[in-house]
Amino acid sequence: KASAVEKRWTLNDFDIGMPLGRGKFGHVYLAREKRSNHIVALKVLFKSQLKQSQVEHQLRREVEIQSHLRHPNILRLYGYFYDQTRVYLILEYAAKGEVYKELQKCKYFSERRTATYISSLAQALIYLHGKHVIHRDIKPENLLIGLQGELKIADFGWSVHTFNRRRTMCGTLDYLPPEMVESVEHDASVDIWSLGILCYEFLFGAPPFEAKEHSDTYRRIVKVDLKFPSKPIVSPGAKELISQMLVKDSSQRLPLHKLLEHPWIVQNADPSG
Ligand SMILES: COc1ccc(C(=O)Nc2ccccc2)cc1NC(=O)CCSCc1cnc2[nH]ccc2c1
Repeated sequence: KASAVEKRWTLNDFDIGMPLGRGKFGHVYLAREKRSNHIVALKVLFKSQLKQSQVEHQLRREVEIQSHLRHPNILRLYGYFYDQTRVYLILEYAAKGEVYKELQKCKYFSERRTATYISSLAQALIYLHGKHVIHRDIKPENLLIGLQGELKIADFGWSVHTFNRRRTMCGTLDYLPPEMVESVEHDASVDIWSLGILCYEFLFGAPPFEAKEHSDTYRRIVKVDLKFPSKPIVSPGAKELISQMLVKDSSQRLPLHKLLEHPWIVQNADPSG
């Protein structure tokens, strides 16, 4: 049957609202599609900047991949359009905002909230790995919270990182697994490592290998110098799970589907995600 003809969007289809993320997301605005009153986030990219960073192809490829991704814990890319000077991405709007801001406010999350987030992320990663998509940047800065409190991987696409070069340069190394720090090839198990880092940071308020100097962070990562502070008090089950994910040998890391069956996840995660 004839596939649904993709609607050709224009700026006139939207009422533009407040800027989101105060410039952190580049130019992203709250917007309402006039016909449906559907609230979206409209990301504006300048063609000049895309050309200058040679990411036009990456953007096309990413839009192609992202437009087929459908998962409750992955931020939707509904579509895109462009005019003379700009490309517009029509993105899902996550009504409860940014996880990293929430983490700064609460200092650290409860075991139930952490287990629920980690379980949702594991399900999203299983979905992505099933589509041969890996290494989504799952640090707190790239996670948003939907209206029902559900976590969303709001993937920026690596190219956006090269785009905001300064952010990448001073971006944290904390999430890099040993094989990436030692720059050997990496596979889907890098996401299990990053998920372990994220679980630790959600529970203790800082990533496990944090250090003042990059060189110290590197050393601590390749050594897997994992220590658990005595405060805040965290159950042995959580520490045991993290220890099974932060394993140097990537083949020995707890597989994602096993994570979903881990007692600490089963006992603490809210099934509704
Ligand atoms: C699926 O997601 C994305 C897909 C693609 C790109 C992208 O820029 N790709 C690219 C660009 C140039 C070259 C190559 C590739 C970015 C995102 N995602 C974001 O940018 C973060 C959420 S911005 C929206 C949003 C929503 N909900 C919120 N709630 C509070 C703030 C907020 C902010």
